[in-house]
Amino acid sequence: MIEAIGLTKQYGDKKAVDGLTFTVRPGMVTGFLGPNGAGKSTTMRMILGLDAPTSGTVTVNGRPYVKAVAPMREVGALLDAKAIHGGRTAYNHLLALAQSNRLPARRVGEVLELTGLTQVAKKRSGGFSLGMGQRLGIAAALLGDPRVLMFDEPVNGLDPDGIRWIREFMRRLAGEGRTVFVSSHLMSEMEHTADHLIVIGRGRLQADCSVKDFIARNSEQTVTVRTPETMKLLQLLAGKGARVSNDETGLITVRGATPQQIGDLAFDHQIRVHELAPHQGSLEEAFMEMTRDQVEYRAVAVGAGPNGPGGPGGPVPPQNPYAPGQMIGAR
Ligand SMILES: Nc1ncnc2c1ncn2[C@@H]1O[C@H](COP(=O)(O)OP(=O)(O)OP(=O)(O)O)[C@@H](O)[C@H]1O
Repeated sequence: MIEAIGLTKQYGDKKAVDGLTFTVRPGMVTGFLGPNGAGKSTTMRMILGLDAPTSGTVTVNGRPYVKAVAPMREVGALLDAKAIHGGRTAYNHLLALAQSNRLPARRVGEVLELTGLTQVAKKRSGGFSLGMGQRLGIAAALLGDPRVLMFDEPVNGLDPDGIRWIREFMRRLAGEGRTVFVSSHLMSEMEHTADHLIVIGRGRLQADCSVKDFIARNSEQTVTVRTPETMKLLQLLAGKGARVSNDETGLITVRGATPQQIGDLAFDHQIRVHELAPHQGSLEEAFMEMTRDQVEYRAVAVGAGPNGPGGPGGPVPPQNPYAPGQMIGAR
């Protein structure tokens, strides 16, 4: 369990994290979402004691992480999978980590097995693909068999197989009763992976709810209807105050009426209906709607003028705050 209370981080006059209070519970995957610069990485760094809060507290299993006697047994974290000593074999990399953290050497074989790396254990990790590098990072995070796992953008750059593997693996870890906290920009991925969401914008908490509730609250349901009497139904629906549109194939999209209301209306006027389907927005649509005003660095069309990102007055993109070579648990 991770608990943040009034967590705040100020950099100069910039509040990167602003009074965040939330709980990440065991037994489920909690997605950590927010636009660029929202404060996700800063929050994760404070959870791991890599950054000190300006005010507020954050605890892991009831204690600040820095006070943990055996950090790798408390939390496993994957922040930057590329921060691995590429000259070592996967086995030696994990063994060095296990030894420096007083973990039994047998865990190395176990985590290699768990992450499907046994066959390549004697290969140097410098030659690993991105997907294998991620697996190795996850193997390292699992060395101490921790109850809490944190992953920062774990599927970035992975191919569909790699993404599916990580998704299933995170679900499996949550199924074992562990706390799994994962940040991602890939909304479609989070929709399939997370049970619960913590959404932040400009350092502040925007939502703390299930994925289902988040989508229901932040996206509008539409209904599509197909009928041979398109114009007649369109007029009837508009007359009832629904917002309607139709495409060149005659498919009608309705907002502001339920499938039942539409079906009944059609029946009352003896209009044949060939298709009637409700559609709930995706997590991506819901997220875009919610964070519309909060994106710190919005893309501007090329040639948009001096204040565009490439122009002299344009914003400077945020730097990755992770120090190179940062490997959680290896400290
Ligand atoms: N060391 C630092 N010094 C000054 N400002 C910082 C520092 N680290 C982060 N920031 C600023 O704090 C804000 C939050 O940054 P953070 O990296 O936590 O956001 P994020 O949600 O992880 O974004 P991204 O998805 O782009 O990584 C940004 O405005 C960023 O520029």
